[in-house]
Amino acid sequence: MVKTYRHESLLGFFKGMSFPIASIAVVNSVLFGIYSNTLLALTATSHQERRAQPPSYTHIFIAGCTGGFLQAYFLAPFDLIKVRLQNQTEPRAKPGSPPPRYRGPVHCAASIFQEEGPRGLFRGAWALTLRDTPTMGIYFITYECLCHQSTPEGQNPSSATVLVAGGFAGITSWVTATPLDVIKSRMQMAGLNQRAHRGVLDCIVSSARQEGLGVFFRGLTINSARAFPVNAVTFLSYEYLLHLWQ
Ligand SMILES: C[N+](C)(C)CCCC[C@H](N)C(=O)O
Repeated sequence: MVKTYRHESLLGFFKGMSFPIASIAVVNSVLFGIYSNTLLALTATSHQERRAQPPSYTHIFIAGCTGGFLQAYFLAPFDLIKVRLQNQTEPRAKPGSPPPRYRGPVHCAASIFQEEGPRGLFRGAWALTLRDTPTMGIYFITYECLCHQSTPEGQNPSSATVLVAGGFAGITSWVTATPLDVIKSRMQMAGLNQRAHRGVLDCIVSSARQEGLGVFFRGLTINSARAFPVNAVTFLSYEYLLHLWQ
């Protein structure tokens, strides 16, 4: 944090922010929409009915994994652009210094498209899918399990329960997702300033050889600290909006 602040001032912390904001609504509606509809297909109960007849954890896991798998393809190009912009660490526009490689998210998307082709925008998508498919299953299982445990039979969970369960769901899923998150980001940077990897497995093996097993836990603390408030609010909005509209 100190280094980022010194080199890039407060603005450095907001690098690559516009794309995640634009994409989060789309990505979350795909995720929660597919999760909810898969549960509907598996259990034939609507969101409201599920309080009285809770689905099995296997069904919740399958629905979460399905949502995670499909949202990854919507997330991939936005996530790639975020990672490329965040890794651009030159100080902002000093007179005389060369312009940064990417001038902003749109320029970044256009340059990747031109230099690496349309498939370039999906660089790292496979690692992202591997990261998100099982860990989104874990995400929803943790949430439903914590809500179920702290809510009397047949009732809706309170807002406080939803916030805490959502927060912990974020933390458990990020803890389990971090190793593949590291790999995913490395694959997304490949082709730019890092050597290209032959695939996910090659990236895992060479990262572990060169930097030791600790490499798979990079960013774990900051990811978890971020995950609690973000996912507490995400689940509260989800429950609140469904309650409002049903
Ligand atoms: C599955 N994985 C751990 C990657 C993400 C789970 C939480 C997703 C949420 N939009 C967030 O940004 O925290």
